[in-house]
This record gives sequence, C-alpha cells and structure tokens, in this order.
Amino acid sequence: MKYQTKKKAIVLLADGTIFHGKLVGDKGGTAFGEVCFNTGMTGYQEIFTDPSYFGQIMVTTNAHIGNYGTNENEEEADTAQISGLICKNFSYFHSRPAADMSLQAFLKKSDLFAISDVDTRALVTYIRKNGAMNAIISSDVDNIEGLKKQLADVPDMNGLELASKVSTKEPYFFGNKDAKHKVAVLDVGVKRSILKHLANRDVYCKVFPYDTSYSAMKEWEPDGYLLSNGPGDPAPLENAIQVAKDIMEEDRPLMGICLGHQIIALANGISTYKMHHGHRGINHPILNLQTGKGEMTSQNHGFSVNKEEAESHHDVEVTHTHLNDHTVAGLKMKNKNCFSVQYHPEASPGPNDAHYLFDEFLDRLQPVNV
Ligand SMILES: NC(=O)CC[C@H](N)C(=O)O
Repeated sequence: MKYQTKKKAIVLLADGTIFHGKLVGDKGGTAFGEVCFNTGMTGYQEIFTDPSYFGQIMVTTNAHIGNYGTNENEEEADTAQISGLICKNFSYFHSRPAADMSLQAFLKKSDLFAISDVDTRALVTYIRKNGAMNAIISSDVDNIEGLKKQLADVPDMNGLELASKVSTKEPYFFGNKDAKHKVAVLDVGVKRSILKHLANRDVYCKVFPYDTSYSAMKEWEPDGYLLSNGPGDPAPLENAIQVAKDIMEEDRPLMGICLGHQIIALANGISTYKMHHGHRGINHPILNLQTGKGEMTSQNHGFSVNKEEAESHHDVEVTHTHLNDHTVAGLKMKNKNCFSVQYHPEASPGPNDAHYLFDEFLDRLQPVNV
C-alpha cells in the first residue's frame, strides 16, 4: 500500500449520533451538508461532479471506492460538487488504462474531504430509518461540542435554494453551431452528459444562467427548451418556475429533467415535498404507464412531486411511476408540448433504457415561425 494514514475521523449526525472512521489522505478537515447515500456500484466520479449533489455529504454503499481512478471525460462539471465523502474501503491504488488520475489525487485537486472505514451499512440503515439529515464529517475528533455548534448552523435542505451556487454566470454554447436543431437550456445545475446527449443528436445548445428570463432565452430563437437537473429545493426557484409557465403559455417544446421536472410541476400548480431519504442509485425501477414497460434508471433526488395533485390535475398526465414506492416519475402536459421525468435519462448505468426520452424530445422540437 502506497500510503494510508490511520488518523481518526468521525461522522456526526444532526441528532447527535456518531459513526467512526479514518481520514483519507493526510490533510484533516471538516465538511458539512445533508447526508445521503448512493447505492450505485459504479459511477462515483459522475456522482461527485453532479451539481445536483451540491451541499450534500455522500455515503457510497459500494464496498470499494477509487479502484478505477478518474477520467476527465467523465466529469459532469469542472469541479467536484459534493461537500464530502463517506465510504467503507478507499482504494489508494487504481487499475484502469483509461484513468488519468487516482481518486485520491482527484479529491486533493477538488479540495474534497473524505473519510473511509465507516460502517456504511449501519450508517445507511440509520438514514433509511431516521431520514436524510444534516451531518458533519471531521478529523477534529476531540472537539465534538464545537462540531455540534457548527452543525446547528448548517441550513436545512427544505426550502434551500442552491441553483444560484452552481449555475453558469454567463451563457455559453455547447455542440456544433451548424447542427440541425437549437435548444435553450436553463442551467439550474446542468450535468454535462445531458448536453452531450443533445449534441450527439445534432442539437446546438445555448446554456443560460438560472435567473435568465424566458424573453431573453427566446431571443436566440431556439427550437425547444430544457430545464435541467440541479441541487436543493425546487420551490424557491421563482424565476425558473416563471420561465416554465411562459414556455408553456406559448406552447414551445419543453423537456424537464429531475429538478426541471419538479419546476414544471410547480409551474402547473402541483406542489413538491421533501422525501424521507430520497432515491439515489443506478438501478431504480420505473414503470412507463404509456407502454406498460419497465425501465431501469439512474436517480438522484430528495424531493418529489405530489402524486394526488398530479393525478387529479386536468391538464397533466402521470406517465411514469417508481415501482418501489409508487412516487411520480414522469409527467406530460395533455395540451402542451411539454414532458418531464424525475430520473436521469442521460445516465448510462449499464442499461440505456431511458435514452429514448431524448429522441422523443427531438421529435417534439419545432423551429420558430414554422
Ligand atoms: N438530480 C436533481 O435534479 C435533483 C433535484 C432536487 N434537488 C432533489 O433533490 O430532488
């Protein structure tokens, strides 16, 4: 083994519960956020760089993390987005020809604090029973009282607006400018793989900051609009909700992914709520109510759309449901060119079951003035 410190570290949960672990690397520290777990056996780099996870401490349930290193092409954003990592066994060595860095070097580059040797099965069982809650991970193990005080100041995820922290500051373009279609993306935390999926389907994207108005996006004359995934509670995102209303008012093509799906629900007067511990993993089963087929999907959300309100809404159809807990997984507006999903069609966790949603969006695109 090249290097492994034995320095102690802890996970302190908001209810005072402590789990013990060891520091990864040699630089101590403290990180805080809402603690949540992802059950994916692969995809740690995609998770760590997904802006939807901004402000969250990630518990990975796979037994080994780091064993295939990292690769720049697999980043969902330029920098790591989670606030800290908790794992069982951290691999200081990696073996994959395509890797350009070890996970340890990646964490260092991203200034990410991580702890290993935590009984992650016990921690996940605890979160499943008691709900996602705020937590601190720290190497400052002799300062529990001080950490408790810091933890009391960590904001509650319920009602928290985080899109402004991850959105682009300036509009930018993605893809080939001579492509057949133009799609305007409202960036409330967009994953790069969503843009790649569009670009691969001959779409030129213009990505706009989270606070851009519909009229400013419309000036570019896109064939359609996409509301992206992103972190935090959807309810405080007033501008994005207004943009969704305006797009639907003019009946322009609109697709929403995850946070974007929740924003579209809110724009239709359907409320959202914080789930007990959310859905985060790469094998979440979905039922497509239109085809009767199942889909295996990648998911990452802690909020959900109110099912009763969605089902009783005159203009909205529930198109997909989650097979584990029957929550709403997809919506379609009956009289508008608009649909959305709670899961991640851009992810490829093995099966590519949900990629068809991008093809459906392409079929819905309409050039302006035609
Ligand atoms: N992946 C996402 O877009 C997440 C949406 C939202 N922040 C949630 O946790 O539900």
